[in-house]
Amino acid sequence: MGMTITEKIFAKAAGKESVKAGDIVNAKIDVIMCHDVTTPPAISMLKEKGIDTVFDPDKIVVTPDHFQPAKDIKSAELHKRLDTWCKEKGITNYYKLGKAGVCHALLPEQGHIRPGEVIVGGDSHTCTYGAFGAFSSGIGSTDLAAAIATGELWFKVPASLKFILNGKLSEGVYSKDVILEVIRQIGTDGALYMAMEFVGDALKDMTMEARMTITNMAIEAGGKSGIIGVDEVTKKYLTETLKDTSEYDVFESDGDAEYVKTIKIDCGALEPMVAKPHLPSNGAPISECAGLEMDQAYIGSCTNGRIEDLRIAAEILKGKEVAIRTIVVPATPEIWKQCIDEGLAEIFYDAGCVVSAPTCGACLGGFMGILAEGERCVSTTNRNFVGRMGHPKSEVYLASPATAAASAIEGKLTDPRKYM
Ligand SMILES: CC(C)[C@H](C(=O)O)[C@@H](O)C(=O)O
Ligand code: SF4
Repeated sequence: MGMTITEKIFAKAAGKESVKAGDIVNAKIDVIMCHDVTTPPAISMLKEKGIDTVFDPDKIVVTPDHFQPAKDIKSAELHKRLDTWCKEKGITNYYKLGKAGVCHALLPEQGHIRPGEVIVGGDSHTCTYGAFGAFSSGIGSTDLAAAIATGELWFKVPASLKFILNGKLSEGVYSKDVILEVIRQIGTDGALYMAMEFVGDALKDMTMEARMTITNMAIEAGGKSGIIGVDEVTKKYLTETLKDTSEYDVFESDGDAEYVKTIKIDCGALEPMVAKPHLPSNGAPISECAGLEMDQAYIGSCTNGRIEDLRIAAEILKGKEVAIRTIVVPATPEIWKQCIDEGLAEIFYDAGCVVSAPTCGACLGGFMGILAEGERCVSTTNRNFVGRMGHPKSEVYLASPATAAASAIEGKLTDPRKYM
């Protein structure tokens, strides 16, 4: 029996000839992502156990992002603990001050993600990095502490679900709409503890940014990871970004690899999608929900706060004025600078948007864009749970940057194709 790409990565990480779904393996970790929420508790656990060293200061990538810059005393204390620890342990890749950014946009952009590797992070959307043909998954603070100390973790090798993305996306339809449709079809537990492997023609036309939007949301279907194989698009991105330029492993699923199920999506038939409150699986085509009044639009996050997303939004907002509060958050300092250099910031300003510094901020109801009781927000983020962006009686509608921008102009859910 052949192996899936995920099984091959685990075989390598566990030093075995082959592994199969369900096997328990001890895997070597290549990169650990640390941020300001889950790492400070891991640091405390290590201290309590008297563990003073980290397995490799070059393989731990740290950035404060959730409450960056610190929004209150509590977050300032978290940042202080993170900062002291990074300095003490000599963490080489510590993105601080003006270099800090939303972790899942920052790590790939700064060249820390390599195909064929095992990457973990103290954040559920760590699955994003699977877009590079790597196994990548979120872990909690306890596992994070263990990984930091030993550079290893045990895993049950996940079974795989295959998604064949066929066809060509039509104008106004993006990878965000694809993943909202996938989650609509399988539900928030449809891929429980599975690797969601995406293949198919539609991927060929997608940039790495667009692919990351898909793998980013694997966790919203319960997936252990999301993964897309390496192709020319991946290689080009890596040539431009990778820090460690030594050869990386490109694995491919075998023709006779085993899948729990194969699901085909006709991307050409998709409309822009909106996931209504309060689950990412509550998707509907825009034609079914256009017209619903909104109070805020949020364009940012690790799902859709990359430069391509901001270009798409700016294209629609150019020369227009927004009718509701519209918050644009470039996900990293580099994206923020590109936004200025390319004139996007000016377009947003002229349209009446607020452009913020890179942060998770309002995506998780942290700060800078909290919703009041009864308010509705169309958001390019990945979660629309009860109270996610503020008051328990507020509502979040997940959509692409194009749909969010068009909706900002009209103050109600709007089909972006109207502005194309
Ligand atoms: C705060 C953090 C642990 C959390 C996560 O793990 O996903 C956050 O990033 C989120 O999106 O809800
Ligand atoms: S941008 Fe949102 S989803 Fe992404 S890591 Fe930050 S809080 Fe989590």
